[in-house]
Amino acid sequence: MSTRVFIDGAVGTTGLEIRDRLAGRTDIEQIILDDELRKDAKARAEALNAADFVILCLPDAASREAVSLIDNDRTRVIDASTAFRTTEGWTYGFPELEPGAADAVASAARVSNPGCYPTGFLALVRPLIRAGLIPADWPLTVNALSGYSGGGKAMIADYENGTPHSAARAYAMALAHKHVSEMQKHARVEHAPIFTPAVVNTYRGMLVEVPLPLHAFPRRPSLAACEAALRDAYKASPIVRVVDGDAATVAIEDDAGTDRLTLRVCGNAETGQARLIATLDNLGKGAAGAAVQNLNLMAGLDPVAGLTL
Ligand SMILES: NC(=O)C1=CN([C@@H]2O[C@H](COP(=O)(O)OP(=O)(O)OC[C@H]3O[C@@H](n4cnc5c(N)ncnc54)[C@H](OP(=O)(O)O)[C@@H]3O)[C@@H](O)[C@H]2O)C=CC1
Ligand SMILES: CC(=O)N[C@@H](CCC(=O)OP(=O)(O)O)C(=O)O
Repeated sequence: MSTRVFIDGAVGTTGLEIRDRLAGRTDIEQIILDDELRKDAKARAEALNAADFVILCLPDAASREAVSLIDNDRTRVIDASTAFRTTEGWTYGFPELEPGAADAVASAARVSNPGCYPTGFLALVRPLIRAGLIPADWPLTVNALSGYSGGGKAMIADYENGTPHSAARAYAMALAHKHVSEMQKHARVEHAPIFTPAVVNTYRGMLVEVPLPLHAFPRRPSLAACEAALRDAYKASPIVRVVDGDAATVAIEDDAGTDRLTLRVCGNAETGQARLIATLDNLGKGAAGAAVQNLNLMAGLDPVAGLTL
């Protein structure tokens, strides 16, 4: 018998990407609402309760509403929004992040998908913090670039309205972006990271960078030690890959159009200054790819079915 899946928000940017990834799969049956019913609370409630799994691709408030409409204890939820990423009782849907995390996701009833930027940041720093190479009380900085599809339908419409747009635009200037608490909590660090995102004039893709003065840390780890810790952390993953840090340049497009997450430890081995760099697709491992990966795990299906690696 196939698994019944309802995507709430199925015609949004993330929802459509998930639909594409699930299309044609014989192990999944999708519940699809007609366009005139897709925001109808009664029709949504019926679909939410008929599904084995629901994937919420909605603004935060609509996600909270959707969860409140589920009145059975069988339907399991994957939420792509920011609503539940730091909420007790929800499992953080990043199977590679901690030992045992994949098992926790596989058995969870409520899974919150990581944010797109936190996916890159956490993948880079969490294994190094866990290994004691980065002190947990270090004030971290994360600089990041995103394609404009990261802002959903509204930002896409803005960028594609025929008027000129800047090549790159820094935002979140007040250092209070919604991803900061998620990054701090799941990295398990004492201080909120300084997060400096910018949106660039390309549809999809992300480049997330954490600069580190390794020479100032108590253990003075080498670049090689950091790379080895990352390689060890992700050695079993078909999705998160660690590549050599000797590239002359790294592009935001490197993993666009895929569900991969690529990590590099670049920098200057003599001075002990490092640039940890992650590339991913905000709509891939940053959203839809992560949701499909979590669905596969939760439903006991082929772990990489529907993913582009
Ligand atoms: N874009 C990205 O790269 C990422 C997005 N996310 C998260 O995923 C979620 C969805 O984002 P995204 O796809 O970009 O957003 P979009 O704005 O592209 O899509 C959201 C969809 O939800 C629909 N919607 C809004 N309110 C309701 C409601 N009450 N009932 C039913 N449907 C509703 C919208 O309808 P309508 O079409 O009528 O506007 C739209 O189709 C957000 O929480 C976002 O934070 C997470 C990671 C990355
Ligand atoms: C370019 C851009 O605007 N990106 C969005 C982040 C993407 C998003 O809203 O998704 P999640 O929070 O669910 O990851 C932002 O900075 O708010």
